[in-house]
Amino acid sequence: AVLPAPDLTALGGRLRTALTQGAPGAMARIDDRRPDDHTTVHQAMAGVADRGTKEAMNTTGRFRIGSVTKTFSAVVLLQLAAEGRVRLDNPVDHYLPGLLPDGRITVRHLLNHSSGLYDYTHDMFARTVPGFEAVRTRVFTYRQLLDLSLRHPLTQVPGAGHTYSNTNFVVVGLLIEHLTGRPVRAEYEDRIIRPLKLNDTFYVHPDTRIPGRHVRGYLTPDEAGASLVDATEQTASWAQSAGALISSARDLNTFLSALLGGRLLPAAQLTQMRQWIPAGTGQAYGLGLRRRDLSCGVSVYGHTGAVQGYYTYAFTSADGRRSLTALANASNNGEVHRTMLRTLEPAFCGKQAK
Ligand SMILES: CC1(C)S[C@@H]2[C@H](NC(=O)CCCC[C@H](NC(=O)C[NH3+])C(=O)[O-])C(=O)N2[C@H]1C(=O)[O-]
Repeated sequence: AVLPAPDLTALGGRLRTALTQGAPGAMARIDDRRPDDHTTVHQAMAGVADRGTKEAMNTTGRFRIGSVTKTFSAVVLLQLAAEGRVRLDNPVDHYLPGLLPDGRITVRHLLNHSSGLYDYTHDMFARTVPGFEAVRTRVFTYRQLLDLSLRHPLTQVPGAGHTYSNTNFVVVGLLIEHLTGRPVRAEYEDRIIRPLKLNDTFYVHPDTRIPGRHVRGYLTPDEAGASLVDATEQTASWAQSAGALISSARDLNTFLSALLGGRLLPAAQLTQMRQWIPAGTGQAYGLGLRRRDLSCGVSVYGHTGAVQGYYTYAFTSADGRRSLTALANASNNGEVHRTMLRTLEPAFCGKQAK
């Protein structure tokens, strides 16, 4: 179905609202491939990319994408499934004996967050800035992150519904490396980044720097009125295959458009990726993929990301012809998060009746 033209006025207004709520900057890029296959690019931006130099926010800079990484990890594992090298409904135990405390946890349970594995970031970031400072230069092994999780019992019976946990995609990273004998970076590069020419997309873990021109990210402390913390440089080792990729608005739009357009996975695996379990009002989770149902009846597919200093919103239409990536260089700020989620409607529903 042809979507209505994006409402760029409303979109720009949402970005400016995010600034009034504490984000130093915000931006959005829409790639819209029309029926004649001509692609129109729309861009909107507000505020600054760097509070020090006052460099204006821009839509070309690279940034940390947080859990949008999970969609990349899911694509790699689903490509391995298409190659017959892993079966989604096999227990993880079948591939990594004894790793997990419950033999009922399957590969699918990891990918749709229904395993019950406790999310170690709840402890790690209970106090936002001290938690971040304690890990920002640390390098963890997957095993160390999993051990942090296994200090807690499962939060539910495996398969009993969606309970989001970063731990699931740490185990996905372990599984990818076990199945291929290669680091996840090599798999991202060979299976996604190079084929799609994502020249702004990098997995540099454990390096703390964002390569080339990038947006600086600012973490909001828990204490009201406290100064923002520049969180741009970090190993992101607490996240790795659950959240350590770096990318750009253009590359995420290219990635999601290729994914939903059927250019990254065979139809059978894309169908598996879109097997939804409920994940809140108007939301569902597939395999490393979020679905959000908008008020105009359009559903969009992609992922959100929250990593210190960066909120990312990357979604595409059912056929992959219209993609939006929006970014605020802020985090730990619920008002900014809710405002940035409201960029989806102008982008995909167009002008709304007032
Ligand atoms: C489910 C989410 C929102 S959280 C999950 C993952 N990000 C994290 O788990 C990091 C959480 C701490 C980040 C930090 N917050 C605190 O420290 C709060 N004490 C901040 O805001 O910078 C990601 O990305 N996902 C988002 C997703 O998938 O949308």
